[in-house]
Amino acid sequence: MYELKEKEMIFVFTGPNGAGRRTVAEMSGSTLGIKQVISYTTRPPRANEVDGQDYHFLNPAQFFQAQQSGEFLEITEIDGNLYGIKHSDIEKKFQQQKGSLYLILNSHGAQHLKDAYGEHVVRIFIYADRNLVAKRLHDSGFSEEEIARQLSHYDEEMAYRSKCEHAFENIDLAHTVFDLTKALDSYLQRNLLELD
Ligand SMILES: Nc1ncnc2c1ncn2[C@@H]1O[C@H](COP(=O)(O)OP(=O)(O)OP(=O)(O)O)[C@@H](O)[C@H]1O
Ligand SMILES: Nc1nc2c(ncn2[C@@H]2O[C@H](COP(=O)(O)O)[C@@H](O)[C@H]2O)c(=O)[nH]1
Repeated sequence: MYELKEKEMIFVFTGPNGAGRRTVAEMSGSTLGIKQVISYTTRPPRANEVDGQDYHFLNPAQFFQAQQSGEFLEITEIDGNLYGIKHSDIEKKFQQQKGSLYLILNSHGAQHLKDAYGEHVVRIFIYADRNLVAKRLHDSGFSEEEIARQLSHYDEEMAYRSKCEHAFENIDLAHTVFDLTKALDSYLQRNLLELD
């Protein structure tokens, strides 16, 4: 496992699918210069997804081989698909980008990272009510069947909110990004000050 340096921080975005985690993480991340570590998955790519950008898409044999070689820091299975993050990608990202990185994970992954890296991990819970999430998924072009599948995890993911260091209800996008950027920046500033 990569050993984090004293000031290195991992921001984990979690919350229900479709609440806007990716959107707000990318917006605040680009303002603050924080980059994402991309997961690996056996889920087939969706129409608009790009390999290496949204996920690294692997077939089950490739995933299993990487798993057997001990390459994954964390693995989870969701509705028959495997997802994981590699130790080496965390290490590489910290080499390229000093100080901090972010991940977008379900609650299982968020808890795993917290258990592994303790104080270095800040969990950011992004949520919206079920109807709003359903509307956003619908507007994104998902089929009714796929929306129902994603919403079947809604309650379980929402129950993780109280464990997270921060929670933002994502109704108005500009508002959420403003509040989130302020919260992330406070960790980065604190680390800069502590270095003085
Ligand atoms: N505050 C907002 N108001 C309106 N639409 C939003 C808002 N935040 C995000 N969206 C839209 O909602 C949809 C889902 O957002 P996003 O993909 O970021 O969610 P997510 O939680 O990362 O889910 P997933 O893991 O399924 O991608 C996108 O079409 C995005 O543009
Ligand atoms: N625990 C982990 N969760 C992950 C990882 N990569 C993505 N995710 C989360 O899985 C669900 C489903 O994603 P989808 O793209 O198939 O809709 C969602 O909550 C992701 O954030 C991972 O490596 N570990």
